[in-house]
Amino acid sequence: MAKEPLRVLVTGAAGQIGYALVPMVARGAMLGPDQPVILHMLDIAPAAEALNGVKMELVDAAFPLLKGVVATTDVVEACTGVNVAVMVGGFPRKEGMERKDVMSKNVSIYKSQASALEKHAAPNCKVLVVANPANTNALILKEFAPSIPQKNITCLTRLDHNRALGQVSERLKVQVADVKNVIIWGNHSSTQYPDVNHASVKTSSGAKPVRELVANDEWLKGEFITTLQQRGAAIIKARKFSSALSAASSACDHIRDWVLGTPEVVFAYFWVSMGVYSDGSYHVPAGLIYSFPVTCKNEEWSIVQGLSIDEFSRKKLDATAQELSEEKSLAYSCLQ
Ligand SMILES: NC(=O)c1ccc[n+]([C@@H]2O[C@H](COP(=O)([O-])OP(=O)(O)OC[C@H]3O[C@@H](n4cnc5c(N)ncnc54)[C@H](O)[C@@H]3O)[C@@H](O)[C@H]2O)c1
Ligand SMILES: O=C(O)C[C@H](O)C(=O)O
Repeated sequence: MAKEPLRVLVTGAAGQIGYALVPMVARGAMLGPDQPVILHMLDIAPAAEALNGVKMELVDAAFPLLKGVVATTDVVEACTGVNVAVMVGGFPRKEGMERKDVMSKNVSIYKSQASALEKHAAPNCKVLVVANPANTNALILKEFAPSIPQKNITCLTRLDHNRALGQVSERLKVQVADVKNVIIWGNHSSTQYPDVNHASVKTSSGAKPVRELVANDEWLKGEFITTLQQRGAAIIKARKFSSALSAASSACDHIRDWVLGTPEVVFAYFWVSMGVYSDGSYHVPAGLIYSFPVTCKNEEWSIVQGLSIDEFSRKKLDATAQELSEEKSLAYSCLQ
């Protein structure tokens, strides 16, 4: 029997990521090839004409899974009945700006959209915040939507995770699909800690640790980390816009794995990175939205427990937590 359509909200849908993301959702890349969808697209009044153009293109593309499109500048109409909310709308970072510069513009947007989601979204709506500062926007959304379960509010660090897989694959000249279990810890910012201590590569003679195959600690502790920490800025420098196709694709990966589950591997783990509400695991302060390694089953994520953290990693985990605590204070001061 055909499945009932699920409603997917994309805010900022007339923007760059929105334009890359909505066709992916309509093709089944987010919720699966047999899951019909109704797209809810929100943007602000100055972008209404462009938003309508996106709607026209969605109709023209004749996606079989797409059962309806709501294109609106009304936040209540946009949020009504949505099962998944991908929060892309906001003020983007421009060349030379740090995330903190866009904080005050974005926290007020996330505060008001939190209330609309809380009142009008479907029960158990899953929320993914993409707009920067992503972790802190998600935290603000959580604080101002207290009736949405905190486990349902997440932020995107899957792009960083996928970038780490890409860097390892390029370095070792192996298929990206054969690399697994990198971790992004912390903030989606230049303090994030990409960690390969538990990562492996599938080879003809079994799984081998990335650290052993790379055999170059200087690169792993230096250039590998800084390349990832600066990748978003490098793309802005090259394109004059922030990453869009990779962000959209990673947003689909994030929701797909959350809803449909991460692969189950006998006697082993297969995890992904998600920005989730910290419960104090790995001595990360509770109450931050922090990127952890997670597995997903039955539409719920769980933080992978018991991984060893060496001294080098400990400092990196603490530094990015410290930045998030500072962002949290700054966000609250912007709200006063
Ligand atoms: N987490 C990540 O991995 C990641 C990666 C890339 C980009 N980003 C962030 O995603 C965000 C979007 O990037 P983009 O390149 O699509 O930017 P963009 O400027 O092209 O699009 C943003 C859209 O949001 C709309 N908007 C502004 N205020 C809004 C509001 N209150 N409600 C609804 N829509 C609103 C704008 O009109 C615009 O259409 C930025 O904050 C960017 O920094 C995050
Ligand atoms: O928009 C940005 O600041 C960069 C973006 O978050 C990215 O990682 O590509």
